[in-house]
Amino acid sequence: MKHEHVTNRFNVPAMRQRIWRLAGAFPIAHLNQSSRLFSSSCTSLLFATQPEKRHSLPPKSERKSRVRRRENCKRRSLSKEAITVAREYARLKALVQDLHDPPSYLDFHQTWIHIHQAAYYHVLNFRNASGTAIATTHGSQSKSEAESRVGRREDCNGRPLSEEAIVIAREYWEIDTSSPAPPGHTPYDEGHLYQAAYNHVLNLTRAPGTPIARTHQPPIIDSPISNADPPKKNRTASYRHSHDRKPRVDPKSENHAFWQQYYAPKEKPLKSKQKQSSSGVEELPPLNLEQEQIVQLAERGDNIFYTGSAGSGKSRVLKAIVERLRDMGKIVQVVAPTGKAAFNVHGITTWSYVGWSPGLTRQSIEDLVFKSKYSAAAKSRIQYTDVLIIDEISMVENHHFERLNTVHKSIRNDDSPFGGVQVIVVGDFCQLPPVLPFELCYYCGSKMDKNDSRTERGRTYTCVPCNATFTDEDKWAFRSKSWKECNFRTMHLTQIHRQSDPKFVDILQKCRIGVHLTNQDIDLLVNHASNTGNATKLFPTRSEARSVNNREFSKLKGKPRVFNCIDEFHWNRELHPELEYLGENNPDGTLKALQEQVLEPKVELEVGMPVVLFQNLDVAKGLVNGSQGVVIGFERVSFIGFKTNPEVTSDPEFSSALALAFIRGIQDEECPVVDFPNGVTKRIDPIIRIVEYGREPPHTLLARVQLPLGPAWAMTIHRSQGLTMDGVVVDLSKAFAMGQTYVALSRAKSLKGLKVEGSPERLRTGMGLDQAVKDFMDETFGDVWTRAGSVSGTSSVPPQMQQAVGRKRASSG
Ligand SMILES: Nc1ncnc2c1ncn2[C@@H]1O[C@H](COP(=O)(O)OP(=O)(O)OP(=O)(O)O)[C@@H](O)[C@H]1O
Repeated sequence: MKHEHVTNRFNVPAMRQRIWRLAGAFPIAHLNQSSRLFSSSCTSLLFATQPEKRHSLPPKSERKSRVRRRENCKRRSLSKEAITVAREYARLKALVQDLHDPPSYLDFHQTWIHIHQAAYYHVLNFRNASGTAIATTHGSQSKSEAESRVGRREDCNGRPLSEEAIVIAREYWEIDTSSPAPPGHTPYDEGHLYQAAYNHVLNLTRAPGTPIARTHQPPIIDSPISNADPPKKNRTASYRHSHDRKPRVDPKSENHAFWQQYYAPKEKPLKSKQKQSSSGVEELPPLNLEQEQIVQLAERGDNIFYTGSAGSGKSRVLKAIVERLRDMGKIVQVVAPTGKAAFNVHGITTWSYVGWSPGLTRQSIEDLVFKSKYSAAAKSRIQYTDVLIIDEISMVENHHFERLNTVHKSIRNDDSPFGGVQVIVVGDFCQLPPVLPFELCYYCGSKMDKNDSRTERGRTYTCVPCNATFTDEDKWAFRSKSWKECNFRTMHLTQIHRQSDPKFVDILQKCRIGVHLTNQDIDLLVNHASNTGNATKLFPTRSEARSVNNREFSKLKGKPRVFNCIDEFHWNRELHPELEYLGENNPDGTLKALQEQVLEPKVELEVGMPVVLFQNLDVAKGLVNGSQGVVIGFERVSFIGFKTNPEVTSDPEFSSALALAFIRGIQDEECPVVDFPNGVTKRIDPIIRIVEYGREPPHTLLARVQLPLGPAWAMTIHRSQGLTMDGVVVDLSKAFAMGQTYVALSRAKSLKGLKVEGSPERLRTGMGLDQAVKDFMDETFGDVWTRAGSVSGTSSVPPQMQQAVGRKRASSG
């Protein structure tokens, strides 16, 4: 059988049949490799499935000649790696052609992994390759980083990944390259990857890094395959979207079951907001009418603000919008102000999206825009985005919304709102407000003066250099100029899905719109039968959560390991003489200026202890600020290849030196290994939080190195926003922010899963609702928002309550 012969004839079905027959005739010992090789050959013919693309592939002689000339189609020189891959590919093909001389297994396996990796690196464009170099440093990128890129659907330059690239990346993960004998690997995965690598090597696709030329579909196999090893059974759950490729099979054919098995989803641990069908695929509930309307508006390309009570399905709608718009071929980016919120909707934080780290906002807007332009990933991400979805908009501060708008306009060179990107904002302004509003001035980046003597419009914030003053009421995104510019179409969801008990929903709605609870309401909340055995406790303040955690910790019997932080003051005395005060210490040696740091001065850990993460380690995998897990052991940290994840700083060596000093100082140089409920087990290494001071670089730096962990018997209400919890114990005695009562109570799915502790007085008065939010909601939705909150179509807001809202509004002027 000569390959050219078949290629010329292009009788692919006949060829396939022949290959499978031959595979079936082979001794079983050779079957695995042979069938894969056959399939590879078969797949290589599959550009016949897209005949129009056939012409873009140069003849074999031309391809060979390119390798000899060591240059690609653009006359750029091919890397050594590229040449090797091309030759290996050719060798594999030659082997396939000679059925009587099957390759030694080892040989084959080496080549196989090599090519796979090349394809994989191409897919994620690890080396910023513009067509020539293939990454030679295999393993230089962590899998989690790769997964996160695929999750974000972008390559290392922030350019969108093609569907094909995403599929290839996922196929690569499916293949267990560590196994010496890979029985059952899907032959088409391999053929597919080989070709991707090969095309890349010779730059046949002329792709500047992203799209891969062809979409090789698994073929319809119409000959018996009973002798062949079954392909790998499981696929990832996320694989099953309408736009994902599925085998084109005749359901009546006897191979139908075979392919079904091939594409059956893999069991995946449940995420907080997922439901799982018996097949293991994330099964989202169907949209109701009001939800569908929002999705349709999004399809029309409008800028949209949609909102609704907690549990009305805002996140559900968001996922539907993402899927529909991506199906339309649009590049959709989902962002949220916190890592936890971003994870819930498979997005990234607003900070990462534009290439900033939170510590770096001490810079003027011009400097920040420059930073985004300087970051190739952030720049092209912004350039390519068609639709930007911002979740948890209530926590996005006025100035941050402005910053996002400005950076889009500048990078896209387009003065229309967000540089012409379609903007969809989601969230509930009756829930949590922005944390620490107006910390830093939008214009110059300096720290703003906070005036605590409250005026009628709340606290004031002043930037002295810019002579700009803002009040508490201005903190919301809807008070920004950019909000007006966006000219949003607005929608309010009215039906609640998280809870089904109308009485409980009524109480929650009262909390939402700032109406005082009656004695009966409070009695029901405090004195109902509940089942909250091991439930997490939610507190308004960090100190309350900390004290419960300390108490529970003291009950443990084992010997804890202690991790003390390292604080460092790196003072640029010449440029910033006025900053000397930042070097003041506490009695325990920690820096006073880092008192509010989220990283604890001292972390004590024991095996079996529940812990919470304080840092977004890997949003795609769900290792985000607020993720909870259990310590299962301690593992030595190797200095070889040790990488920490410092915040971006002008002085990276400073960060690495500190991280290493920390590790050298801990017991046995071991860090904790944590098991997370989503199935991920990870050693948690120290991180570095750096704050830069002083306008001009080199900056004065304040840094803390510590494990991003703390005990998890209790958490703050802020951390719980967006979660649906089976059991929750709430103590609101010290509630300080509007929306805390509502957010805390509405995490529970039912009264049975809710226990209220502490003073019920706070429940009576609640925290009310910010007047600016009330006015905004009235202006935008009339009385719809006060009447919303029905369970299964029944209005759940009794008339007396609606009157109460009316009265309150009247009295507040
Ligand atoms: N149309 C629907 N039918 C049935 N269940 C639904 C529907 N829409 C959403 N849900 C379910 O209701 C629950 C709450 O949905 P979701 O998390 O999307 O609400 P949310 O408005 O984003 O809440 P929060 O404001 O607290 O973040 C989820 O379990 C979700 O699966």
